[in-house]
Amino acid sequence: MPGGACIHWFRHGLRLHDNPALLEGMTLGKEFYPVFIFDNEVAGTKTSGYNRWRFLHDCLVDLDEQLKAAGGRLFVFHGDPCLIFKEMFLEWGVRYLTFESDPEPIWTERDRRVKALCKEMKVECIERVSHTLWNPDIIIEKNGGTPPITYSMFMECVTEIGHPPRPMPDPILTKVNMKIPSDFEERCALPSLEVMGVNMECTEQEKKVWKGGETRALELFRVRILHEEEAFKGGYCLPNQYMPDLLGTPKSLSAYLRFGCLSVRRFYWKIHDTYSELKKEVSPSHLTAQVIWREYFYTMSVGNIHFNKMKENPICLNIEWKEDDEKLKAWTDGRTGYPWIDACMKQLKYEGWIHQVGRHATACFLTRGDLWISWEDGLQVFDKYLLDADWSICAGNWMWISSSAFEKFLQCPNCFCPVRYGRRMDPTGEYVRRYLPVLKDMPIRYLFEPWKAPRAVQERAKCIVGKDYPMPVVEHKSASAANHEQMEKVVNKLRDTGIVHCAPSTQREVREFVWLPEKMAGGGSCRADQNCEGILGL
Ligand SMILES: Cc1cc2nc3c(=O)[nH]c(=O)nc-3n(C[C@H](O)[C@H](O)[C@H](O)COP(=O)(O)OP(=O)(O)OC[C@H]3O[C@@H](n4cnc5c(N)ncnc54)[C@H](O)[C@@H]3O)c2cc1C
Repeated sequence: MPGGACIHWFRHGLRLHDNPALLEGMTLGKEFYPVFIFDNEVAGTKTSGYNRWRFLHDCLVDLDEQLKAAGGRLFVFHGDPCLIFKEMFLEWGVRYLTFESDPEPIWTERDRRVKALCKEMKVECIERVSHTLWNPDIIIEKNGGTPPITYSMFMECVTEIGHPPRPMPDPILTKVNMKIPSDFEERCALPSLEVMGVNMECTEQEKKVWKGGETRALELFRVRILHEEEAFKGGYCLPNQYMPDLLGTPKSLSAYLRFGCLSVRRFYWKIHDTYSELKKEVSPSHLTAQVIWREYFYTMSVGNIHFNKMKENPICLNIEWKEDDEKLKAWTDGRTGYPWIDACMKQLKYEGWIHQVGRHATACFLTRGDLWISWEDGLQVFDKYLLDADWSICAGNWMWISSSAFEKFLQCPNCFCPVRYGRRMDPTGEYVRRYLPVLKDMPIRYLFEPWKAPRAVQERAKCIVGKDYPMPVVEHKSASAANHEQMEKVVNKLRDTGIVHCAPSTQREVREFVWLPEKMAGGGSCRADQNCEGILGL
């Protein structure tokens, strides 16, 4: 084994499995030091609310426990990575620094500075791509030097590249020399959230629905694969999408993928292999269509530091959104008067997660659907509360939903009706009642539009609209009609200026992105080539 020590720097990629940079680092150097640095920004902590902080803290506890079981530990520092490394390179006699590549442009400057320091101090810097399926730079190269502006162009590039690499083997920790210097027994331990000054935003957050960390990720992953297998046996795929389960135990892995507690390559390959083993045939690519959207947004944001903004963002349309702090606050706090929207916003704040259909409904309502408020305002709220909030993925989805980018010639001017969409997704009303207990006795007939309930019904339900629960902030029909007109103007202006808009290629792609099942719960069917009149429309 070569001389000198190796530091592995965890940022995202908070896992031991399928972590190429970590694996390489463990075979280099005489001693191995796993390090995490709180620098006020790492892993999105700059904008994070309580739930995501707690999730990150779980991830670090889990890593620390796994390393301790093998005689090592996680060394946690606070401050500027360059200053910390400058000191630790000398103190620990470091010759190698390994880390997983962070694809988003907001991390480029931090990494550039650290790489320059390594060069200056003659430390070999080893960076490996594993947060994404493919190396975004290679996709961009394939596309002639710029990110593929449409999803179909993106698909062409990755099809040409071929399948992503298979996952790496698990590390054998007992073979790694993880020294704990005696003066570090007390130093660099992971502080509690309270010590770091991170506190709950509301008492409902006491109930912890999501536990972070690699161990939990792998447990849930096993459950998820069984779920996928059941779907394949039943003749369908993408079960989280086609059978939206708003109330069941968490089956989503997005927060684990976001922090890298679960390898995206393991996710991708396990789904394809499960299908091939079961069906004895080559698996179709759309089995993992959703993670490809993840790749797409990461790739689109490469080199675009303004990806999360409207102005100066070359791929985003400049739309004249309204400023309305009162309505924005009503939306944020789940007080719009539309129970389906409000229940979703409460779940977001309490638990840090909402299903894609809820994200879609709330994002559409805030922007082109009802309130005509900028997607940037919505993004800030999601970015604070979502466990899986990713700088590029969240912004990409917001631009898409608000028709600011990625949409086929803005040909989706119809919006989701907050009443009908709610009824379809929550036919028993259990979801709305769970997150809005004030409506627990409201009969199902009025649950999604309680202002229509006669006074006597409201009294029996102990919920007077306007007093115990708000009146709607806007009247959906007229608001969406006015917004429809506004959007027409945007389209016309676009035609005049001739801007080529980023666009998904087909209706099917649009529907897949929006996760509209073929057969909607509660009747009515949506075919790929149809507009989904059941819930769309004015
Ligand atoms: C306004 C809005 C904001 C969103 N912000 C985020 C975000 O910050 N981070 C995030 O991971 N997802 C985001 N999504 C996408 C999507 O809602 C979640 O990824 C999904 O709900 C996760 O559920 P799942 O793990 O069951 O997905 P699955 O069906 O299991 O999909 C597997 C994985 O693919 C990725 N994925 C799925 N859908 C999308 C999508 N539309 N775009 C990009 N990646 C996707 C996720 O990593 C997900 O875990 C957003 C959607 C909307 C409408």
